[in-house]
Amino acid sequence: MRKYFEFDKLGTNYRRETIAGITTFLAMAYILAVNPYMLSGADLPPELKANYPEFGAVFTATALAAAIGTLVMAFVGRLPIAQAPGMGLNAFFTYTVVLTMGIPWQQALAGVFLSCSIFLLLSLTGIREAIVNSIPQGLKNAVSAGIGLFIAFIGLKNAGIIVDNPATFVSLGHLTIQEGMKPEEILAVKNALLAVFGLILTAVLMSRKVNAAIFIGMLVTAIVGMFFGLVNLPEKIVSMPPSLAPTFGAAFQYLGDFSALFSMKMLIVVFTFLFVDFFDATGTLLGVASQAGLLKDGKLPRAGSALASDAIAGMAGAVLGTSTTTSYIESAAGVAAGGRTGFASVVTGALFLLALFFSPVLAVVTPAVTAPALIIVGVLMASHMANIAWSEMEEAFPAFLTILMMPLTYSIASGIAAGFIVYPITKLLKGKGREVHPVMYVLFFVFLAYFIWLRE
Ligand SMILES: Nc1nc2[nH]cnc2c(=O)[nH]1
Repeated sequence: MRKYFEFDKLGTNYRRETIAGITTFLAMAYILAVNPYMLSGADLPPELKANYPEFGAVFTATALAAAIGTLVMAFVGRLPIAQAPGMGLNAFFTYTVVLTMGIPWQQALAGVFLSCSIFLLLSLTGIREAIVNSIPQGLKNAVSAGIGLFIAFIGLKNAGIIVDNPATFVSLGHLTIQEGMKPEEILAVKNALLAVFGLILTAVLMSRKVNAAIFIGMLVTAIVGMFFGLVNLPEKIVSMPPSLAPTFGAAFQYLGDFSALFSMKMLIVVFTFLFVDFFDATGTLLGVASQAGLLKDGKLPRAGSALASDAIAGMAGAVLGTSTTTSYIESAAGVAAGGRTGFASVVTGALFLLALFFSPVLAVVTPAVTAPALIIVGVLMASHMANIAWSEMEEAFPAFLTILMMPLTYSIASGIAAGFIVYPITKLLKGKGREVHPVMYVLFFVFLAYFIWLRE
């Protein structure tokens, strides 16, 4: 084991790797609650819930996908990088693909499976580099940043901090109890205040570089919520994992149905899954490996294996019943705690397996408890804005549109589409059309078709 993971070469030991693995697990454990909450449509009106998979099954799928993905990364990629279903793509799955486009969740899972299969092929061939080079850096950063604003917006809305307003579309929710309020309005104010408390607490913990900040933030928010009668106490702590039967293999119901799978709608869905996962994984692997000092001449050793591990995790997750599983930026917490090898991922993966038996604890997860996690992950992703060339208007404008449109249209795909349509136009009109890769011109027409035919 020591030899396989190159402990001596990387100057590490079992103790340090174990602490790193636990740290990364704690930093990402929130996904065990947030992912089933989101994918099962828990924050949608009751009449829409029938369109979504069952909470318990998605919990089991989430924990298993994270465990399998992280163990594959441990043994194939041999990196201290953990995986779990990604925030952002779970929101895209729930709100755009199923809610807005009306695609059945089983077919959406087939889309996840297809996109990850294509990703696997790309990661095993040289096409990978060609794609990375064809998309402008500014747009890649804008997509990550826009997803950050989008999931923060979801958190603010779920918590009742931002509410709808007939005159201005959105406004600040009530944060004080006023005379004449109905009981449900008073409850909404209390929940919004609980979320604000959790948010400030988590932000303070993050700024103090506490590794498990998001996890501790959720835990304390839930306990405070219980104290004020806003959160139910769990009936028990430990139980057997909920059945996977409702979601396992559901993706395959649609894999044989070519007319459903190869529609224009599904093309956009599969492209968006693929695009976001591909660039997210590339960026995360490079970023975390660089922090761990694992790059050689600026390149990731075994990059193909690492990306293949990301793709395989996504395929496994789709079969189990969750949106795209991907490499987590929170792995940086484990690296900060000293993790250097795949053994840290062995520990993280084992903890996800153990978590399978703690599903009753999830009864304490309410929108006020998940909101701080969504908003803080939003901050982490929004940091990509720093890498956009703001002083060049032909670069800044498409990037800005991409970022802004994601929360405003409540759709990652519409944000990507806006940026990819405008980018070739601004570059051409600036006289820099030759700098635009031919692939970008093809995507211009694909996304134009998306707006013309899919926004009916
Ligand atoms: N890189 C990355 N890290 C995450 N942490 C939580 N969600 C994500 C995601 O989608 N991508």
